[in-house]
Amino acid sequence: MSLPDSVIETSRPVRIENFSNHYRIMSADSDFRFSEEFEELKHVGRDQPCTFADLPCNRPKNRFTNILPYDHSRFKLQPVDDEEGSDYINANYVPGYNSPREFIVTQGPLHSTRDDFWRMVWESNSRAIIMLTRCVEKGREKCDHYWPYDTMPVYYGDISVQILNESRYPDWNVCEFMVCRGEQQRVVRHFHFTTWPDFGVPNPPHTLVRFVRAFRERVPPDQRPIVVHCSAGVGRSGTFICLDRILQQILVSDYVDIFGIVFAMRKERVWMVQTEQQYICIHQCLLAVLEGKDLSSST
Ligand SMILES: CCc1ccc(NS(=O)(=O)O)cc1
Repeated sequence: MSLPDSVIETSRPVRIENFSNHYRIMSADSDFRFSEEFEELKHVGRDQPCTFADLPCNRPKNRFTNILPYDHSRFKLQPVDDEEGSDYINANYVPGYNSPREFIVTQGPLHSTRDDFWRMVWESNSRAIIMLTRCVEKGREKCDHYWPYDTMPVYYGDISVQILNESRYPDWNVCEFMVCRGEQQRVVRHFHFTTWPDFGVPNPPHTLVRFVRAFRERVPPDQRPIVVHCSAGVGRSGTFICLDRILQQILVSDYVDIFGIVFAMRKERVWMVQTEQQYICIHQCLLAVLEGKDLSSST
């Protein structure tokens, strides 16, 4: 039987100066205490309704039938005339270090929802997209290729996207898009991590630290919301956001609360940080940073 969120604790802060010892205790006996702690998060948020996601007109817009956005935190597109479901996209606002709605977390667009995805980017005034999956992994489609293959502009609904430039690195690519709607035009940056296996962790884990730093070198804390997606928009997306938060928090605080961050994210979107391995990876990334490994992005 799951306890209501009000009964279980919602945070477990750890003093940064004790973090190395904390990791040693949690990982002992084959990660026994990490397993216990991650299990405490299992039911967080799960009592919240997803009625709009479940409407017959919206069901085809969900990549996975069991990954649905909670009504209370879902991103609403501007409705189109009286078209039922035209405000729906599988996406939720998720808190970050800088704002309670710093991120919009979404599934990898389907071919049939990629126009909605660009509408969300435009209508939210987002200037950065974080992509944490490849389009195809092990022969399975994980995400539509929702941006142009070359420098010719492509229309997605009434929004045009054109690649301005692209920088390629061993584990990620950074693109700048010119995005236009009517007479307005904006530059949107696309940060694509290309070596993170689904349900797994980056290898080595601290590659993710370098990616977060490469992102933050180009996107300041006041530029929000930031669109983040993987394939389902829960495991890898939640892991990325949690690491982004703690890398900012440790600059100004004596404590870090990974449990509390994941708890708060799961109140807004299901399964954020999906696997125990991802939960442990966040701790390993922080350990690497605190041990002073040179983790600059160098990009
Ligand atoms: C079962 C649905 C599902 C598929 C893929 C993922 N992984 S991901 O959220 O990291 O893309 C999570 C859940």
